[in-house]
Amino acid sequence: MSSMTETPDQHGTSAGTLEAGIAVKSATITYRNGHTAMRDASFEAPAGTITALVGVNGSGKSTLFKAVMGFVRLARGSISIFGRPVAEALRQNLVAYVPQSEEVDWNFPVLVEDVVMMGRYGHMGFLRRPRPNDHQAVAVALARVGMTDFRKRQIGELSGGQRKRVFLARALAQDSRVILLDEPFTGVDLKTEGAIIDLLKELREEGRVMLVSTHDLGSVPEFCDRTVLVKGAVLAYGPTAEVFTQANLEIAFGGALRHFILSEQRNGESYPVGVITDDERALVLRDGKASRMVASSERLE
Ligand SMILES: Nc1ncnc2c1ncn2[C@@H]1O[C@H](COP(=O)(O)OP(=O)(O)OP(=O)(O)O)[C@@H](O)[C@H]1O
Repeated sequence: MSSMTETPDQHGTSAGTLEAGIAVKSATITYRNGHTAMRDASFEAPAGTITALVGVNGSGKSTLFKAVMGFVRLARGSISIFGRPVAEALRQNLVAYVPQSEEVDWNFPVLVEDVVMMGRYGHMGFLRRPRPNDHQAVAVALARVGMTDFRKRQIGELSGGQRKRVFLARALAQDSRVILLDEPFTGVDLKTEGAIIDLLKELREEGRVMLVSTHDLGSVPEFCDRTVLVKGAVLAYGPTAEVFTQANLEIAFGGALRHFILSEQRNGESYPVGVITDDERALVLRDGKASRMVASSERLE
C-alpha cells in the first residue's frame, strides 16, 4: 500500500493510507437536553485533502464541527487531530474555524484587520501584543483573499462574500493545519465562490486538511476529494466519486431535493443529463432567456 508521501491529487482514491488529519471514531454526541444529534460516526479526513460534510438542515453537520472544536463532549468514541486529542490540538493552535454568517455579530464595531489579527492570538503572549510577524501574517492573509483594500473597514460594512473572505483570512493568519468551513458559499456569488475554491485547493497543496459543510451540491465534486454524508449518523463516507451517487443522495436528502432529467445533444445523439439541486429556485434558461421548468422532473422520495 502507498504511504503518506502520495501527492494531494491521489487523496480522493486512497482511503486509509494517508496521515489522518481528522479521525473520528465511533463518535456519539448527545446534547444536554438528551438529544443524540450524532450516533456512532466514523470518518477520516487525511492531510492534504478537502472533505465535504453534506446533509440536510439538522442532520448534524454543525454538531460534528462543534465536536472537532471541543465545544461539545462525546458521549462515546473519539476524535483525534493529527494524532492528538482535540484539547491538545486546540492548545497547539492546529484548528481554525470559518463560521456561518449567522454566528457572527455584524454590529460589533471591529475593523477587518482586527478580525484577521484575532487569528494570531494563539501565537501571541498573554498581553496579546502583535509583533511584526503577526502584522505580516495579517497582511499576507488579507492579500490572499483579495481584501487588502478593505482592511480599515468595519466588518458590518461589507457584503456577504467579503465577510466570508475576512473570516477565511482570519483562518489563514492563524496558520492552522486543520480548517473547518461552515457553509462557506452561502450568500456568495459565483465569482467569489470560484476564488474561495481556488484558495482551498492551494491550501490542500500545502498539506492542510479542510472539512467543508455545504448545501452547494454542484460544487462538491469540483473540489472535494472526499464526502461524508450525514443524517444523525454517517450514512456514507469515502471518495466523492463513490459517495456522491443518486442512491446515496436520495437517502441523505429524501424529498428535500429536486431531480431533473434533461437531454443534451452531442454529435447528433441525444444524452440524458440529470440535475440534482437542493435549491428550490433553480433557474432554467431556454435560448438564453429565463423560463419555467416544464421538462420532466420528479421530486425524490
Ligand atoms: N445545543 C443544542 N441542544 C440540543 N439539541 C441541539 C443543539 N444544537 C443542535 N441540536 C439539534 O441537533 C441536531 C443537529 O443539529 P446541527 O446544528 O448539528 O445540524 P446541521 O446539520 O448543522 O443543520 P444546518 O444545516 O441547519 O446548519 C438537530 O436536531 C438540532 O435541533
